[in-house]
Amino acid sequence: MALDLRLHSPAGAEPVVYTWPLTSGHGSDKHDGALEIVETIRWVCDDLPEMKAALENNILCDYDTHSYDSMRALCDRFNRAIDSVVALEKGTSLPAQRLNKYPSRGLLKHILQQTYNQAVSDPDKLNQYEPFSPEVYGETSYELVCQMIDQIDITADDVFVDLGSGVGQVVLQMAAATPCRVCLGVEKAEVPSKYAESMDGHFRMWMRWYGKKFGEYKLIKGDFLLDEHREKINAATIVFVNNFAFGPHVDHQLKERFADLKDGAKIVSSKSFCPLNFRITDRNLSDIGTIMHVSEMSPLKGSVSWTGKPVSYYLHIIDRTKLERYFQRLKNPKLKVSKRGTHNGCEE
Ligand SMILES: CC(=O)NCCCCNc1ncnc2c1ncn2[C@@H]1O[C@H](CN(CCCNC(=O)Nc2ccc(C(C)(C)C)cc2)C(C)C)[C@@H](O)[C@H]1O
Repeated sequence: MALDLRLHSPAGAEPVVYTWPLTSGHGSDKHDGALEIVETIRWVCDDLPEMKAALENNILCDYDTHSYDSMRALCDRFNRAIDSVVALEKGTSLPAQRLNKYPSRGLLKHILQQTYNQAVSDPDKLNQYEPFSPEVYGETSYELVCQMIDQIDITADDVFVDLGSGVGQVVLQMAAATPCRVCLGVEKAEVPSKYAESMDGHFRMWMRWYGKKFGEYKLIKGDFLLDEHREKINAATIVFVNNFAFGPHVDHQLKERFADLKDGAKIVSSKSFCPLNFRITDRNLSDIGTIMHVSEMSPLKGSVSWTGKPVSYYLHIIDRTKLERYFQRLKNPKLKVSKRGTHNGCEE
């Protein structure tokens, strides 16, 4: 029978089975797959302190990713250790406490990488010219989205939508890293949508295998501008849209949909939907800028765009009181702009 390598689950789920030689997702050379096994063992040991004791002399320093026997021996020792830890916990109340927590950021990044490696068999079929191409998700977008999560407070009442979600990595990350009630991704193209289905299946398998928690999410095939998706956008309280390469038509259509968002809703984008210095006048009353505050978010340390300048992101917060205050000022002339040309001390 084919040579395989098995890893027992630290959460009592089905073991994961790799077939040797490891035709890992890409980076063609087979020991990418073997490295994924070693990394997975490292992450389980990082998550399970009692594993240190259960593992004989640190097995993670002498293995040969080119040799089946060496990798087999590594997996067997890991599995014996896991079996003993899981057996030990059977009698105690430990499993409940340890299990069903969110994964650490490091572990989630590894889970998204191994999910991608297995789900996307031929990455060349994805148009790699996209900014943040799925192939290099781990290098830039993952940290960027972590930074977004730290900069906007997210609660269990939030509904997240990624407009143009590709193979779904941002949606999976948000579902496993934030308390959002639900996370949605909408993707129109055939190939990424197909891969997103596979990402969905592998992600659920790995999260079960590690015993980790994540919120409800859906990866939807469709064009987010179609009417059938309008209320998905309206109901959202956090919208991510990597709109850097969108044309004026899509941008205009999106602004029309954003006009229906609730006050307090946040839109994070790679190109701003209104000028940073937007001021309401009687000539721009129909612009989206009249109902939102926009600010530039600090770019990720060290991440630069292809032009070498640091990439920036924009946070828009829907706030219709901004427009109400404008009309107040019209009605009560004393609130008018004072002689000095400054407003009465507060931003519009
Ligand atoms: C009626 C009409 O006019 N239709 C024309 C089409 C209108 C556009 N409608 C679209 N609908 C659905 N999916 C469509 C449509 N436009 C194009 N995409 C898809 O977006 C995907 C590309 N995605 C990236 C995929 C991965 N997801 C991310 O990178 N997400 C993300 C979001 C925000 C950020 C921050 C917060 C930093 C700003 C970072 C990352 C972006 C660049 C838009 C591609 O797979 C496209 O197929």
